Amino acid sequence: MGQEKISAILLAGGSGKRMQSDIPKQYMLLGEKPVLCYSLEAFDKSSVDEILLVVNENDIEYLEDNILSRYPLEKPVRVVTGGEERYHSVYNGLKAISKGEYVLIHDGARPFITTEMIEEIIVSLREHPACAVGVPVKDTIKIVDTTGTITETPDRSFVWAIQTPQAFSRSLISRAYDMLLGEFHKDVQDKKISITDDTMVLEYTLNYPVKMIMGSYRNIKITTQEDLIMGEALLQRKK
Ligand SMILES: Nc1ccn([C@@H]2O[C@H](COP(=O)(O)OP(=O)(O)OP(=O)(O)O)[C@@H](O)[C@H]2O)c(=O)n1
Ligand SMILES: C[C@](O)(CO)[C@H](O)COP(=O)(O)O
Repeated sequence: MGQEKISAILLAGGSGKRMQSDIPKQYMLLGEKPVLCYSLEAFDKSSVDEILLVVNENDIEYLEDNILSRYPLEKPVRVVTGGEERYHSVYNGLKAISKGEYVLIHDGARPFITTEMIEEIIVSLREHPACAVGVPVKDTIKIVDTTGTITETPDRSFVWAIQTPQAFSRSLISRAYDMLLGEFHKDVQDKKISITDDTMVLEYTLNYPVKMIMGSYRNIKITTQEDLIMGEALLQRKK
């Protein structure tokens, strides 16, 4: 993509509570390698200029000994510590990356990202300073209130499940995150809004339009034990 500098923030700072495992899910084995290795390798083979890995400070030694030294990469990987919530980790990553033109933010818990998908989203950045991969939902989605009552059925033809990478002009997403941790942070702390991805930070702070790019139904997020079973099956199919 010309001479513009592209950074990748790879998120691996979570504790994986929903996996109910004694080690964070990003370090669990999927096939013969830890989950995190797959996206590290996909970005290592891509045209990004730098990889920044965001991890829990308690995991840094484990990461060095069991991932980075055992599965060496071509590109240098910088490591920074994450925060309590995903958005804190992204914020720390944005503060640590080079001041280049673009940034891709990816969940390390999504091992089935491919270098081809990474390059496709980089091309999309040429026209859209905010874009993300996702897939149209296959189930009918219901909005359910606190009593368990269905209150709304969105038109499925307009409902997508967003994935990662989510890709941005670095200055744009950095401005949005500065606002989120600034004038908007009380809304988050008071739980008026639950920030679960990066595109919603742009939507919420700047009402900025984000382009959805077709992702892949294989680009699953390893969250619960069932996802590991599906992940093993997907790996088998790749052989
Ligand atoms: N404070 C956090 C929380 C999450 N993540 C990362 O963001 C991605 C998506 O988060 P999620 O799947 O929710 O991971 P966890 O928060 O670890 O899972 P859980 O909610 O089950 O604890 C994961 O790669 C996770 O490691 C992070 O870097 N920092
Ligand atoms: C960013 C994300 O993967 C998009 O689907 C998802 O929102 C992450 O949610 P999590 O609860 O942090 O796993």
